[in-house]
Amino acid sequence: MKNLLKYMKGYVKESIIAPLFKMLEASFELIVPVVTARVVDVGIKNADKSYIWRQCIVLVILGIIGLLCAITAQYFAAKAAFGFGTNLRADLYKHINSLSYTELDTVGTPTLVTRITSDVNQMQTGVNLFLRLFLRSPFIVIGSVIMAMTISLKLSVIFLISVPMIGLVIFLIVKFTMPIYKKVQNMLDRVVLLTRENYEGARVVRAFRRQESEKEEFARTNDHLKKTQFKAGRISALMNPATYALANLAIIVILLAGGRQVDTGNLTQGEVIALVNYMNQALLALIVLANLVITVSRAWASAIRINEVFAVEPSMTAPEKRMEDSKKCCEPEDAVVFDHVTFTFAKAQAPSLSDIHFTAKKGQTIGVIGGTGSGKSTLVNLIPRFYDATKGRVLVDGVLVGEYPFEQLRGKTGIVPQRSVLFRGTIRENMQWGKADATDDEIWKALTIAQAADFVREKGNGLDEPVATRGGNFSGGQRQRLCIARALVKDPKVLILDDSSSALDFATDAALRSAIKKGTEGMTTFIVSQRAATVKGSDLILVLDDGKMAGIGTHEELLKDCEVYREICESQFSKEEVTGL
Ligand SMILES: Nc1ncnc2c1ncn2[C@@H]1O[C@H](COP(=O)(O)OP(=O)(O)OP(=O)(O)O)[C@@H](O)[C@H]1O
Repeated sequence: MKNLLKYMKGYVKESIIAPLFKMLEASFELIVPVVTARVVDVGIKNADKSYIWRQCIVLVILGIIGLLCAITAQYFAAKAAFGFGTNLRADLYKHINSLSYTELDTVGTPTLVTRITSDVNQMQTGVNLFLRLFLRSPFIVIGSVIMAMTISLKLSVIFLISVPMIGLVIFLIVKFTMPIYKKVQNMLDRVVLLTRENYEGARVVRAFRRQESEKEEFARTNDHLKKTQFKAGRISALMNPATYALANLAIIVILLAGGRQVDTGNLTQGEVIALVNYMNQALLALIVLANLVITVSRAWASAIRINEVFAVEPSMTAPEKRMEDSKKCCEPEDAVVFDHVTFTFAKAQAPSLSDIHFTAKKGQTIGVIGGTGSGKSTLVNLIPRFYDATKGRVLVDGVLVGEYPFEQLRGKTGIVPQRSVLFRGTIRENMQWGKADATDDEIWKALTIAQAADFVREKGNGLDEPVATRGGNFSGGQRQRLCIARALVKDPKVLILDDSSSALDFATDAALRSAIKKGTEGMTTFIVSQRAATVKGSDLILVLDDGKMAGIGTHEELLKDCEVYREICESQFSKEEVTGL
């Protein structure tokens, strides 16, 4: 298990000062009943007003010093806990970012979100409370018993019996509630998953009039969460009545036995009051200790969940050092080579790609066509190394993709994914994702090639036009074109358009392809599409069928030799069009 304590590094001083000051505060608290006893036994008994005033001032001073100690402890504990939380969150974020798609697919994004937010917060709260209370509470409990012993050894027996009994009740309650709290944390994962799916797919949910059923499903899950929390709450709710009943019983015994001792002159009235106060202090400290145990146990459960994420090793590593051009092993004209590549998703029964073999030359346009689920996206995802081939080799610019540092490889490749993703900000900010120092001229050039310049101009603010979250203020086709422009801004050697013109009309799609061909000299372009019209002008067309290469060649060659391709064309064009194409 990864040692999460290392995230306390840099906060050692705070982690020592906080509990020490809490101990100081506790020490002052333990003196209070003794002073109160003196007020009763000396001040009130002798009707000595000035003595009472002096003792009251002592009580106020004790209170102020205690308060200052508590504030100091609180400050340092919070500083250490927040520092710990920040370090842990940053490292977890970095680790999650180092994971490949394979691990992300397996672990699942919603649970990662809960772990980096709720679980880290839980741990932060645990550390905060632990630093403040792990010494203070036991110190007060033991201190109260010892102080009771110094007052009356006989009556301290009541403490020695009742305090462990209260402790036992608290222990049992914690024991039964802890597993339920662990369940609650897992249920929170499910609530996050549902919320996320619903909000991300809000339009689809509404379009399919699924609001009611989605609401019901959410309400069911939420209700389940509530019931589980109630269950834990009901058991926890026993804590105060049960412990207070025991403590009050002990106080009654103290008063009865103490009263007799006062009668016989073995105890003073003030000392009996002090004993009652110590019993209350011990009870409160035990309850606080129980809360500490609950919080720390929950933090522990969160630590286990966080460690599970840290335990997921990235299956892909990449060298740090940039790959020199001299190391290239293929023909200088080879832009992308797939050398008998097979790929199987983690936990999948069958490969999604089998024995894919082709070479894309520099400057060529490669069309990738095939039915839905035939492996088109999977194929192009291997080029920027989102996944690693299970068998065979993928080379970009003459070098195995695994030999590039990720940054260098992804600098060479520009991918426009099937789902257009834009980020909140301005158009310029979105365009500069690919190249941080891209000038306005470079951005406009990319927008022009992507057939996006006109509508950006029409928006009024030009490149400063705001982009809403996920690009919600643009149409589907506009979003696609902005995403294409963003990929073009970084001037990649290999441009991958993964079905990214599906929302465009045929004329815009054709204009886009022609502009890319003219405006990106030397760039190798992969065009993934289910439309034959989109890929037919490509220099080379790969036809995929159920993960296998059903054909490769130009449109004319494939029409002649590849049945799958011919079927696709026939299903999309009229017979005359196919023969005349
Ligand atoms: N993350 C994943 N885990 C497991 N299997 C997957 C994953 N992504 C895709 N697949 C499977 O791999 C196969 C190829 O999927 P891929 O997305 O490459 O198809 P595609 O040709 O791009 O389809 P479409 O045109 O519908 O986008 C499919 O059978 C799909 O179910």
